[in-house]
Amino acid sequence: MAGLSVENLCFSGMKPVSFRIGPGQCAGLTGPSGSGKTRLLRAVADLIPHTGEISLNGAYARTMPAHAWRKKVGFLPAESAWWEETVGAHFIQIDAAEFRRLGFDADVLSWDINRLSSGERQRLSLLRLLSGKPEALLLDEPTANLDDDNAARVESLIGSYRLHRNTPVIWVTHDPDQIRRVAAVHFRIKSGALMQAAKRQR
Ligand SMILES: Nc1ncnc2c1ncn2[C@@H]1O[C@H](COP(=O)(O)OP(=O)(O)OP(=O)(O)O)[C@@H](O)[C@H]1O
Repeated sequence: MAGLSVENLCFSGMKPVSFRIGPGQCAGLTGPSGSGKTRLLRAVADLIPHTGEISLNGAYARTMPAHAWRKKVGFLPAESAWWEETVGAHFIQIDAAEFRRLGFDADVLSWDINRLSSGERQRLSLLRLLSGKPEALLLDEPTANLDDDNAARVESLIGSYRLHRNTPVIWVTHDPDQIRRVAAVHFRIKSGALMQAAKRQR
């Protein structure tokens, strides 16, 4: 089945979760702090223990090694990890146009990781994720550290990626206006259960 399909996903602290996100569709995910949004993304990315069936474009997570699945589903954590000294050492492929769209010149590749602001880290971690060409995006508050202009740039870049590659997206946010801008469906976690909160065509 095309898109991201989650059937009877169970992990600690949450009632069983089932949903489907079609190709090119963006689902906003909200819920109070500590309700389990990050854990849901981490379960879908096979980063925490869980049971249930997860598939992406017909390929089941259980049929492949975890690293192969994680490359396909593209999880963007709220706080990014960096392990090399410079920005450029974290990238295998560079799309200069995408860097420019997020406000970076080519010299950013030589920057020391330690100089990065939290907003620069957030935008560069998105560019790093997209450079791996994942088939789905699991985004944990991708604009949380950004001013309005940079948040708009990030929303635009993710929208372009989603539409060009027909990518299903889960987008965690606390911002109801952002949900209205970027998402076609809205899931909400309440009392340990996932429910559909609203829906509109995009
Ligand atoms: N490894 C773990 N084992 C047990 N409980 C955990 C673990 N990691 C996180 N939790 C708890 O699970 C709950 C959900 O955490 P999660 O990070 O998914 O919340 P969230 O909805 O993303 O919150 P926020 O909006 O604050 O980021 C929290 O109460 C958290 O303390």
